[in-house]
Amino acid sequence: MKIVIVPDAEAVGRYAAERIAATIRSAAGRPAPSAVSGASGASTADRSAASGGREATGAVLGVATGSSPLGTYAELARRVRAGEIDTAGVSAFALDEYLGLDPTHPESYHSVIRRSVTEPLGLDPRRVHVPDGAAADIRAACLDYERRIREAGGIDLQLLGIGANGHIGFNEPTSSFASRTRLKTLAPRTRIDNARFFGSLDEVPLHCVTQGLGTILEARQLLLVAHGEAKADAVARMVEGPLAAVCPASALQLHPDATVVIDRAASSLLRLTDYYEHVQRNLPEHAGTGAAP
Ligand SMILES: N[C@@H]1[C@@H](O)[C@H](O)[C@@H](COP(=O)(O)O)O[C@@H]1O
Repeated sequence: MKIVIVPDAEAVGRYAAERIAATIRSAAGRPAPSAVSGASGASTADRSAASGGREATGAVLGVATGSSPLGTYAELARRVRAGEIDTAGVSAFALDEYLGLDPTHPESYHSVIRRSVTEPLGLDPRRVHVPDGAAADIRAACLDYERRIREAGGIDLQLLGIGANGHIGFNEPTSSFASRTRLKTLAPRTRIDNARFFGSLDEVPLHCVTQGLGTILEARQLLLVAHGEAKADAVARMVEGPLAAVCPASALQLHPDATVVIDRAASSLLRLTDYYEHVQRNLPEHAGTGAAP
């Protein structure tokens, strides 16, 4: 796991945006997944639907909700406006959705992703996918979501935030590291934390649909962003604690290409800060340029 400590939340956003921009650039114009893999056994019509009616040729991004990635999205949007990034052909898959909220509800993740990702980044809405929390058959909808990710060729880069209780997506403590997209019950702490987006705690749904930890771990790159002291404990447990389902984010320790980008406040409970900074100052040349913190 690569730990990058930067001065503040703005620098977290700049670093993450640079990584995502690099992913978008390197995927641009590559062959559609159906042409290169053909392994899903899906019909051409299915594949076409999964890629929004056209063959997918751009990066497949995993996108997160919450406050943490907002700076990243704002920086990406600035670069799109400046013509530095071309998002044509880019697809996106959200991590999670509340159960039972109409997609048009302003706090449904369908709405949040549209406001914070699809519109500002100029993505084709047909290429942006959010789990269906309003489906009559949730189990079938979860299986369908997994199928859509597979048929898009898998996720190139999954952006993540972290909950104060160590959740990623809505994988609450004790979620299986092998879990797939499924229905979950939100932890009381998560509902309290997210009540700020609703009129009252009672309005926060009790349940959700979330990509599983097993699903998330299949993304080619994981990039977790966090800032502020309130995240320091969760960050320390994720990075330096034992691999344990009680801290779902510790699953990042299993991933071969996971980067954690945090500000000083979120790093305040880490024990090996000197080492992480030493590594950042002495990156081997062949590791590529990446983004300067
Ligand atoms: N489901 C989302 C997560 O994907 C997010 O990472 C987390 C942290 O949110 P925030 O960034 O607002 O602290 O909680 C939410 O409930």
